[in-house]
Amino acid sequence: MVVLSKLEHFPNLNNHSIANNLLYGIPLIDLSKPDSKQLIVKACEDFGFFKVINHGVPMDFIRRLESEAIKFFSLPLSEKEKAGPANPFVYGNKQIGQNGDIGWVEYLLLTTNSEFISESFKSVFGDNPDKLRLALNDYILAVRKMTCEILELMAEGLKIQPKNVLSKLLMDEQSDSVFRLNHYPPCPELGSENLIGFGEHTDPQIISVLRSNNTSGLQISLRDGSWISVPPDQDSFFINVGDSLQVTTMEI
Ligand SMILES: C=C1C[C@]23C[C@@]1(O)CC[C@H]2[C@@]12CC[C@H](O)[C@@](C)(C(=O)O1)[C@H]2[C@@H]3C(=O)O
Ligand SMILES: O=C(O)CCC(=O)C(=O)O
Ligand SMILES: [Fe+2]
Repeated sequence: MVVLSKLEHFPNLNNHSIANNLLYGIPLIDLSKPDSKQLIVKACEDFGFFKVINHGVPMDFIRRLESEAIKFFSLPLSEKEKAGPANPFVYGNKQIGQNGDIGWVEYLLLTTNSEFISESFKSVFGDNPDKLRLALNDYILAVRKMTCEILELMAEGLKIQPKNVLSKLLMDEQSDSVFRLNHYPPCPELGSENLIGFGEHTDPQIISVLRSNNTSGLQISLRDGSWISVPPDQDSFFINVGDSLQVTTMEI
């Protein structure tokens, strides 16, 4: 999935776009603004994807997780494999999901239920509270808070009562939400063979919250079937509408 983002991929960048909260054609939501609920609903309907700024997740948590993640993925394969193979949780390498999908990616897949986080990590890191585990806990809790806020704005914008109808699914003890930490290693030059990091798919959840370092590669498909690159922004989050939200809010 790592492709160069070229400016001609973003023909919508003009004053009109910025005035309409579109940046490179991608809706931009400022969570600190009072009109964000209406803009979120419009972005979901028109694009199924938007970028979030003023999200309230401390930058320190973001940087700390990124630096601990880099350390984890730099470990020898034999160490990382102690946390694998992903079945479906914890460490996975190239095998994505349980249907035989393959990608040029290694990852950690965790449930966000805190008990499970510690359980999965105990098997890998022993009983010592290590830095990656602490960084993950701080990050996941802060991102969950932001996600609940977005889900509540969404419910309000859609005029669905009560406003926690979606966010309570995330707060539930038994929530099946997952956290995925993807690392795309450098790709060998293999002639014309096209290695994809994480192939084309839709997300089955209500929403997915994405963040990346400053590397381009993520692409989204528009209504007309064309694909555009999402310009990376390490300080923001990107929200993707999942199949569950799309289906449950569909107008019949
Ligand atoms: C190839 C796949 C991995 C995935 C299940 C799927 O068949 C298509 C969606 C993928 C995804 C994306 C969001 C989450 O990261 C995930 C855990 C999920 O529920 O759907 C992954 C799945 C996975 O890694 O198993
Ligand atoms: O790693 C990425 O940029 C995208 C991963 C993704 O689409 C997912 O985990 O659902
Ligand atoms: Fe996805």
